[in-house]
This record gives sequence, structure tokens and C-alpha cells, in this order.
Amino acid sequence: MLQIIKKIFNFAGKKRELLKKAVLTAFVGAIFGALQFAALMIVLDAVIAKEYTVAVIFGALGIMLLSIIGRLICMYHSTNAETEVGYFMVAQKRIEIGDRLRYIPMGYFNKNSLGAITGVVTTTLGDVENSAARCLVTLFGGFLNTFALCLMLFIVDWRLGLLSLTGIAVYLSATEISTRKSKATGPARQKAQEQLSESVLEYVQGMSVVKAYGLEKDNRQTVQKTIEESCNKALKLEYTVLPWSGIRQGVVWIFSLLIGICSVMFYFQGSMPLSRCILMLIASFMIYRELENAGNMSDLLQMLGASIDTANAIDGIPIMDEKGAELAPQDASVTFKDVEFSYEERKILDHINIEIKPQTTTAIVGPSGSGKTTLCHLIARFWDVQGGQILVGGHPVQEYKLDSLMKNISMVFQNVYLFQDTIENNIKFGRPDATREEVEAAAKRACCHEFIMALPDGYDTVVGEAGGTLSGGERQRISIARALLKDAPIVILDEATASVDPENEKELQEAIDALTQNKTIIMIAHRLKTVRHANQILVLDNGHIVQQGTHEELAGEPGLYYDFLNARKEAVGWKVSR
Ligand SMILES: Nc1ncnc2c1ncn2[C@@H]1O[C@H](COP(=O)(O)OP(=O)(O)OP(=O)(O)O)[C@@H](O)[C@H]1O
Repeated sequence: MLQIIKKIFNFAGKKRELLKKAVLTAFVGAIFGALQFAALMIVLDAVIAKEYTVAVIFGALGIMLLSIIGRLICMYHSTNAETEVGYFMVAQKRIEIGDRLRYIPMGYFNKNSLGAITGVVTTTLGDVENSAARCLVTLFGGFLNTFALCLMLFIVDWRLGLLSLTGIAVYLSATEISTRKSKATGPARQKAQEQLSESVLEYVQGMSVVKAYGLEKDNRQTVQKTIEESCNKALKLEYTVLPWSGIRQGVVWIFSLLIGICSVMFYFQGSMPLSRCILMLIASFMIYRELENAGNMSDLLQMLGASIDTANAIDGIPIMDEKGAELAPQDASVTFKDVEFSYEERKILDHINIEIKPQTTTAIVGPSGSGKTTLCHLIARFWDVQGGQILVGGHPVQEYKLDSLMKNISMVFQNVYLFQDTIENNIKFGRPDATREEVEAAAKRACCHEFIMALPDGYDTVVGEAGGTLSGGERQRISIARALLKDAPIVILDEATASVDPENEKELQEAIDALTQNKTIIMIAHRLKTVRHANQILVLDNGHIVQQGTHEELAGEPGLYYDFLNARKEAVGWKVSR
């Protein structure tokens, strides 16, 4: 239990002092609460001795009032502090996770689904946010209050003090066993919750496919099954700790009864005055009340420990730019030196050598699945290569800090992701400090100003999640405006094949022309016109560069490029259009 408490304090980070304050004020509040006991003792002594002086009555009332006011003030401060700690420590962790994910190799996301990460950031950290500080405050406050009352019992009668202490020891032992039991089932419950987030996300994201194929029933059954599993795991945890909750409750009742019986017995034996006997009878009900609250928190504490471990596990994932430095490239060149790359065991690129000179256009063509996108992703270090080296501006990509590398590269892909934010902020993603005028200028050059102005709130229109409220062509032009604003010297571009109607195509081409002026362009090319004007063409087939040269050089030699030209239509899986 102590380990988990330490874990929560560490997790509180900068708010650790505030967490200590929350616990401490709860403790002071508990002491104020225990003062009621003293007031009661004064009243009882006076009643039994028939000495009701004004001083005694007002003294007892004063203590009672002090106890209530003190407790209220402490409760107010403690609750405020625990709420603030809960919110801030989890907000801090969410930001840290977000930052770290940017530097984690893409391979991590292959193995760990979106649902698992979403589960950690929402449900798992949500549990910590709502319960961690409150749990500690109740736990410490409860235990300390009980010990304070136990001390009073010792002062009044050491025999009863010893009895109540034995009760506390038995109660704590039962709590410890229950905590161990819940520890075993906690991670399984956590996993089930992650799976639940995963399957709900998949259900929602895949809704259009599900509807198109009429699979609503099957899909609903899958989600239902995961919900049931999550529910069963949660119930299993409850059933494991339930008998121990019963035992703890039994301990409280038995020891309360024993204190009462012993008090009466001591009174009849003549070893305890009547006023103390009545006081002890009342105390027997009070002493374990806070202990019970604290004990009930111990199972929750175990669950929180598992939640914190899950959230902290993300800190253990090695990041990519640990050895990186803030570097300035010598020029806008890109070089591949004998590069080899595999996804897991599957080799995708083999012995790739490319020299891309500054401010030239390189067109990459090849059949579907030949490795074109992967090759482009490697320049931006989405993944690390297993063999050879990639240099940007004369430096190996690993020598750059990721941010410093990405300052030099703009990427425009067919799958454009827009954030659920205003259009202005989506464009500003390319350069957060840009002014509205600069955003508009970039949008005009990317041919999107007009359609943006036609939207209800213009640049302040919030686009749906992933840009779902815009057409494919509009999304792509916004991503070009984003890249224009960034104005990086190297542009990696996947030429559009889909989602572009003839009207849109003209505008899109104008946007691309604006983006690629005086830049080093590496383009996955689908159109003959683009390929024809490139300074060099790389023909990729099954992870190898099978042809390399200009259009004039390659057009005459037999091979994939020749086939591509002759066919002038869909060939070996590529789409060709003039
Ligand atoms: N994240 C990934 N994990 C595992 N395999 C992948 C991943 N991304 C791509 N692949 C595989 O690597 C191979 C090359 O994919 P890549 O996307 O680079 O090809 P491409 O030439 O761009 O294809 P297309 O023209 O169809 O977009 C494909 O067989 C693909 O299935």
C-alpha cells in the first residue's frame, strides 16, 4: 500500500506539495473532529457530578463549535486542493504523453492500437483524475483520525485503548489481504477497459463500411461481447474483494461491541466511573467509522496503482531523437546511401541509393505496394532504417532533433488529416505563430480562400473530426496551404489520384505549383505530365530501384517505365492520366 501511495505522490509531480497540503488539512480536520469527544467528556463529567456551571456548559459548547468550524474550514481547503491536484497532475500527464507520442517510432503505433492509447488517455487517466487525490485524503484522514481517537481511549483507559488498537491491527491485516487480492485482478480489468475503448472506436470509425455492407448486427455483437467481457472482469474484481469487505465490516462490529461490553464490565467491577463508561460506549461507535472509510479506499488505491503504471508505461517507450541535435542543413539535398528497411520481418526497401540535388524534382513511380510511400516516410524519419543511411542537407537524419529535421520538410499526402479545430488553426499547424493575413495569403495561393469564405464562419469554421465535413479535394488544398505557410525547403508530395474532379484538379495543380516553386520536390507521381518534367525519375519495383534517369533517358529503354508510357493507362497497378 505504501508503494502505491509513494507512486501517487510521484505522479503528482509539481503538485506534490499541494497533495501534501490536501492530506495534511484532512488530518487537521480529523483532529478537530476528535474534539467533539473532548466536549462530550466535559458534558458527561458535569452531568454525572451534577456540576452544571455556566463555564462548563459554555466551555463544552465552545469546543463543539470549534470542532465544527475547524472541520468545515479544513474540509473546504482539503477538497479544493484535492480537486486541483487531480485535475492538474492528469492534465500534465496527458500533455507529456501527447509530446512523447510525437517522438515515438511509428512501429509502436503498429503494435499498439489507437484504442489502447485512447483508453490510457481517457479512461485510465480519468480514473486517476477523479479518485487519486480523494483516495489519499480519505485514506490518510481516516487512519489518522482513528489513531487520534485510539490515543484518547488510551488516555481515558489504557485497557480499552489496547483493545481498540488490536481492532485496528486486525482490520489493517484484513485490508492488506484484500488489497493483494485486488492487485491480481486489477491489470486484467485495465486490459478489458482498453479493449472496450478499442472496439468502440473501431465500431464508430468503421461505421460507413459497416453500413455499406449491412453488417450492423455482426458489428454490434462484437462491441456487445467486449462490453460484456469488460463488465465480467470488473465484477470478478468486485467478487474477489467482496468477502474481505465483509470480514472487515465484521471486525469493526465485533471490536465496537467488545469495547462497549468491556466498558460496562469495568464500570460494574468498579474500575471505571459511570461518565467514562458512557463516553466509551459512545466512542465504541465512533472509533472505527473513519477507519471503515479509509479501508474502503484500499481497493480503489490498488486500481489506481495499476492505472498509474499503465500511464507511466508510455514513458518507457524509447523515443527517436534522444541523440538528436539542433542542426541547420547545409543545403536542401536528400541522399539515400544503401538503405534497407523492413516492417517487422518483411523487407520493403533493399539497397536503395538515391542522390536528390537541391531544388530539383524527383518523381517516384512504381506499382502499388512497391514501397514509394515508405521511402518518403523514411526521409521524415517516421521509422528508422535497419541498414545504410539517409542524409538531409548533408547530415544523417538521426543526428537531427525531430523538430529540427521537420523544419526542413513539408509533406502533403493523399490521406489528409485535419484536426477538429478552425480552418485557420488547421492551416496554422504549419507555422503556429503565423498571422491571419499570412494564413489567408497561403490559402489564396493554395486556391482554397474562396471555398473557405463561402463556409458559414469563414476561417473560423470548425471542421469535423479528421476534416470529415470537407470534400477530399478541399482537404488536400488546405493541407497544401498548411505546407505553403511552413515554407520548408524540401517538399514531399503524393500526387492526388482520387477525390479530384476536373474542376478541382485545375485548382489543385495551381496549388501544387505554388508550393513547389524553388524547392526540392520528391513526388510520388501518378500523371505522365508530372513525370515527364521531373529532373529525375525513380522507378521502384518490389523494394528495388529498377530504373533511374530522366524521361528522355528512360523512355527509350525497355522496362517498367517503357511499359508505363506505352500502356498510357492502368498498368502494373499504377494509374496514368494526362
Ligand atoms: N505500417 C506498415 N506496417 C507494415 N507493413 C506496411 C506498413 N505500411 C506499408 N506496409 C507494407 O509495405 C509495402 C509497401 O507499402 P507502401 O505504402 O510504401 O507502398 P506504395 O508503393 O506507396 O503503395 P501505393 O502506391 O499502393 O500507395 C506494402 O506491401 C504494404 O502492405
